[in-house]
Amino acid sequence: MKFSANLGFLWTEHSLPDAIRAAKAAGFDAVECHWPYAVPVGEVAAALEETGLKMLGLNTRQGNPGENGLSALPGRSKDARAAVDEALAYAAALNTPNVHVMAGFAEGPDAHAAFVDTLKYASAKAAPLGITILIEPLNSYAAPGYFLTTTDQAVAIMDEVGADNIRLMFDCYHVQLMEGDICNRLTKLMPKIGHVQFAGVPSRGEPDQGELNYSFIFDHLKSLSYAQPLGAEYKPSGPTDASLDWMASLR
Ligand SMILES: O=C(O)[C@@H](O)C(=O)CO
Ligand SMILES: [Mg+2]
Repeated sequence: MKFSANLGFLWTEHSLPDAIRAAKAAGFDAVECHWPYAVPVGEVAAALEETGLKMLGLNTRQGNPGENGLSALPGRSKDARAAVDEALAYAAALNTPNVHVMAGFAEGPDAHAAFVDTLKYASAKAAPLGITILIEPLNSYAAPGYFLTTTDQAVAIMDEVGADNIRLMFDCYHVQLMEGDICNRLTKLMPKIGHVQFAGVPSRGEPDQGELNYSFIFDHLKSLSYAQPLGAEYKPSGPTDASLDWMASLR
């Protein structure tokens, strides 16, 4: 398997460019991040160029303190679209293929309509750039009140948006906590999946800890011919460099 280091959680003591260098030194095949906007894009581009790693994805901005995305917030369309524009510009400058459009804390039909509207805007803007829009269900233990919580909900929304370049971010950690049945869901959803992430469940620690057997799951992904790097999005229990034993056994 190939692995992508999620620099939102790994090597957070480093600047983003130095975290990219640390991921290269540790043997990762790619990187991804959450919110890179405080870092000038040229510095990130230089570290990617130097290491030969690709930045696979980044997220739209969370919004004001306490917010976790803007796209499903009724009455915030202008802010949500600005966040999409910002993320697409940053991603385009890095040749990053995926932008995760974050829904935010909201519920009900107005939130659904707002999310679909923002996603139609995002997918139309992303298409000429060759960028895929990702949406990701988050579990309600980690993100209580987040609008998008299940893969069924995500599929219904993607169908309603109806764009070719919108896909599911299948984070095994979130899906296991909300829905389980990981391997059957991967099989069923594979044509709609844009990126896969993983972490130990329920702690979100190292992936060789907890209730999910990633050796089995990664073999299953191989049997589905899934060859893209998998996003290691876990919170190390100590220094990141000391948390990587799982890489050799799961590769
Ligand atoms: O799973 C997560 O939390 C992330 O993939 C993310 O994008 C930020 O919420
Ligand atoms: Mg995730």
